[in-house]
Amino acid sequence: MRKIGIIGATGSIGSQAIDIIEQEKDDFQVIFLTAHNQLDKLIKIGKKVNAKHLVLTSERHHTDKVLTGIDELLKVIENEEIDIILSAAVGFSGLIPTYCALKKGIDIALANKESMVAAGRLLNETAKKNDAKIIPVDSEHSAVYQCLLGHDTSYLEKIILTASGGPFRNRPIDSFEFISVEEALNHPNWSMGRKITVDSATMMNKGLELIEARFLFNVGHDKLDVVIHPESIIHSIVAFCDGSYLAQMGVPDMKIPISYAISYPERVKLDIPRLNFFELKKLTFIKPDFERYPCLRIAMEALKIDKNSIYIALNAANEVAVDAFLKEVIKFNEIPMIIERTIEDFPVEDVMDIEEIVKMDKLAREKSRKLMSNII
Ligand SMILES: NC(=O)C1=CN([C@@H]2O[C@H](COP(=O)(O)OP(=O)(O)OC[C@H]3O[C@@H](n4cnc5c(N)ncnc54)[C@H](OP(=O)(O)O)[C@@H]3O)[C@@H](O)[C@H]2O)C=CC1
Ligand SMILES: CC(=O)[C@@H](O)[C@H](O)COP(=O)(O)O
Ligand SMILES: [Mn+2]
Repeated sequence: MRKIGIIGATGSIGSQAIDIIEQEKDDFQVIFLTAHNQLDKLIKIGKKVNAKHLVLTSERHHTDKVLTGIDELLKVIENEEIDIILSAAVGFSGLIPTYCALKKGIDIALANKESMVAAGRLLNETAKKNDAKIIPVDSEHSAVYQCLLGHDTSYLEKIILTASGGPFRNRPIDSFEFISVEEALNHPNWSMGRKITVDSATMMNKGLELIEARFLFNVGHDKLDVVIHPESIIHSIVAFCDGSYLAQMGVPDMKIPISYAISYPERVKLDIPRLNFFELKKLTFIKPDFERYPCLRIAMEALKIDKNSIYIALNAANEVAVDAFLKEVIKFNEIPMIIERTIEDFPVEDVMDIEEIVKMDKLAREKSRKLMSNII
């Protein structure tokens, strides 16, 4: 019986994890579930999986039906015996509880890529010091993790992340300023939360994933690459020094990497479609174009600097800009402009202290909000 907690249980990743746990109820005991605002949904899923604690992390709600506030969540993490936590809140908000869990030696199934982007070195060090594992949930990183198992990474030549290219792969670039929220939320292959879906459309999602891979697999920018693979069947590829390539494949369904991460090293039997190679016919691969995807270029440039103040600024500015786009305050093509200008002249340093990381994130958000008020 594995004792599990889920941060962000009401979201796209969280809900799919709940389905897996319901199917495998003899193997999991749910210690806690969190939501930020969706109280009714939290209570409903809490009953489904018989969760011991329910926490609503937003401070805006006052209810005695569940625990409220981040401090209550941290108390549960501190006081309960927990084997693994699925970190699946969206954005930088996932960092503090993920860090506290690692400090206690709890394994993390990591969906919340933003925490690895902002604090990869700190999270890795904390995991190592406390003998905790970080198992990726992100489909590409789960693919790489599976391909690297049993291999000596000194022979690793490249990690190649695959990208769908999003909904605007073929759209004329001069029409990007007219992209609507609805169009940006129409991902060709994956059904996901709103923030990551916009990130996929700008390809900042792949930029964040490159930085996530940099820390999960301890590789520099020279060993990281991206290829657009519109079918999303190959979830990523690793290349070894003898010219051998390993790839992980499957239908685009997040239940595969979620179940893998929370059950590792075991596997769950999933009732989802299998690949039919005769129907697939062909898999295609395209080089990403930086004019179409400036966010990917910005992230690749940040990787060359490799200081986490820049990663923090990139992530914070992206969160601010995507939120503004979703609220129809800025245009789609203004997202990269805000990110690039936030990073410009930002302090370049490695920040290892958690409070300093939080301060840096605030500073970057203030800067990007100011830049935004200048353009609207
Ligand atoms: N969806 C996917 O297929 C994939 C997602 N990921 C990553 O997983 C993470 C979650 O994504 P996804 O499930 O799509 O997101 P969703 O928007 O669907 O869900 C987000 C979850 O986080 C909670 N939440 C929102 N804001 C906060 C906050 N400020 N503090 C704490 N919790 C908060 C939400 O609560 P409430 O419902 O109450 O608002 C919800 O439970 C992201 O980091 C994303 O990049 C990675 C790969 C694939
Ligand atoms: C399912 C998953 O892991 C997402 O992060 C996915 O990668 C999004 O698709 P893109 O390749 O379009 O970013
Ligand atoms: Mn991904």
